Amino acid sequence: MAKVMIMEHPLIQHKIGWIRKSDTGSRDFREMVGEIAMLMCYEATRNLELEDIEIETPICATTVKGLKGKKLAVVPILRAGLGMVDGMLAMIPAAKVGHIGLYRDPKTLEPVEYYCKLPEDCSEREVFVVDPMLATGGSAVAAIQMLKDKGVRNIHFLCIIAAPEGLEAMKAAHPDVDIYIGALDEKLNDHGYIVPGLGDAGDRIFGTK
Ligand SMILES: O=P(O)(O)OC[C@H]1O[C@H](OP(=O)(O)OP(=O)(O)O)[C@H](O)[C@@H]1O
Ligand SMILES: O=c1cc[nH]c(=O)[nH]1
Ligand SMILES: [Mg+2]
Repeated sequence: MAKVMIMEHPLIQHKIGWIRKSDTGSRDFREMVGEIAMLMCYEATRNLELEDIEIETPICATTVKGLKGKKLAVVPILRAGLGMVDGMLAMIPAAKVGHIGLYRDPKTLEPVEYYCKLPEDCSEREVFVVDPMLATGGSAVAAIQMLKDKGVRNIHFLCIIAAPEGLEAMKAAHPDVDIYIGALDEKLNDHGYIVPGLGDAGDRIFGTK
């Protein structure tokens, strides 16, 4: 069974508090989503493999640690996941970026696929799927299944806010995927929105409502 990690870091909690507020505008919202993604990436990459590297400092020869050069990819679920990409890349700049386009049908709450473009060698990469919101879990479950269908095996999922319903759906569908959550909220409302949540993350990032 993969691990579920709920972030307790004060900086993450503080920034999540700010993006929940309905009077936080798009500019600040976007900026803080990026910062939260960067801090979460720091946690989610904690187990990346290191190797010894021989170098010379100005003083002497020595052995230092370097990342083993494992190939990484970041895959945002469009649209809202895009808000987390730059923060992730600030930490892991050599990662490739794939895109999965899914929107949630407002009536059925089922995910509808409209785009998928992944790095050619995606199946060899350790993949970090990002989406600020895990509500029913339909979108994340479907996106991760799309990756598995293309042969990707090493998958992590990062979301800023999760509902218990989405977390259970993810654990049931993809027990092999590590899940990193900024805050685990109370429940979903009758329209499938997370309570207390932050509203529609995509609309708030892009100013579309
Ligand atoms: O867990 P679920 O019930 O599937 O809901 C979560 C999904 O809903 C939101 O996307 P949305 O459909 O609003 O698309 P958008 O990012 O384009 O706004 C969010 O960014 C997730 O992708
Ligand atoms: O609360 C929610 C649920 C789904 N998608 C969002 O953006 N917010
Ligand atoms: Mg949306």
